[in-house]
Amino acid sequence: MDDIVLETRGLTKRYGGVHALEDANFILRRGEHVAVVGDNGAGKSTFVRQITAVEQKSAGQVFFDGREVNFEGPLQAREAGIETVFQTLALADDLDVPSNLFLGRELFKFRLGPFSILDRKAMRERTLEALKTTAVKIPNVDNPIRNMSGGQRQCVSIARTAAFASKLVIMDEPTAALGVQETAQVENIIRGLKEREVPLILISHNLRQVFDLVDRIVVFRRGRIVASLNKDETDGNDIVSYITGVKGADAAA
Ligand SMILES: Nc1ncnc2c1ncn2[C@@H]1O[C@H](COP(=O)(O)OP(=O)(O)OP(=O)(O)O)[C@@H](O)[C@H]1O
Repeated sequence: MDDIVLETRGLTKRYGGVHALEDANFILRRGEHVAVVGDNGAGKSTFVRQITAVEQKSAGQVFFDGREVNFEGPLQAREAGIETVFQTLALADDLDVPSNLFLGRELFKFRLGPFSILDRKAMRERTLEALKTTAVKIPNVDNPIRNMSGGQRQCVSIARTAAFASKLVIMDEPTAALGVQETAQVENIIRGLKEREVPLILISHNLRQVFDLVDRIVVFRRGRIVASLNKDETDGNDIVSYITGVKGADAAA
């Protein structure tokens, strides 16, 4: 039990009559990188949203860092040490990169009741450090996020996640909208997390990426976990069979 970072027991989410997630039993161990795969609508994002309390689960239990948790919302999950990158980017358009990195956890020079002075210099320095360790290249961090490409925005979002990662990182399709170079950057950030032994749940449709990056692959089909396989004991055809429910399905199909 000691090396378990996250466990879900019987995690279930229903939207009216839609059984989006049924009885998910899942374990993530320290330092482990796990991919969550499955067809569109299989329940992957729903699973993550229940863990991070973006929504409230219909049934089941979540254990994190050695205790049962019932987060009231995503902020509580983040405070507990779960950092998440979602498909829809949560960045403030009018702010520059440091302000976005430190959004909600600003550094202050001085703070007394309603009076406070932000420590912009320290935030800028820490941002440059974070971007350096995560190998993300942003031409000018002082520009508002609004002027950046989708890929650069995604990299800022991921750098933020990686820079503050403490206990668990969750990425939902982090490279879905990225070009080749930006995808490679994000994959390097993920490798960096592995070296630092930060556990990861990676939702991805890209099986090449999954086999490159993770230790274990968990397959969802129609709201249920149908397989949990060590990467070295499976292959693309096997995973596609679990995803589709068709035995002998071809990975190239
Ligand atoms: N807010 C909601 N209200 C009603 N149904 C929903 C809601 N969110 C998700 N669903 C349904 O729950 C099921 C699982 O959706 P979910 O988004 O978790 O799938 P997914 O595996 O993440 O898919 P994708 O790969 O397309 O992102 C789908 O049938 C979806 O239509």
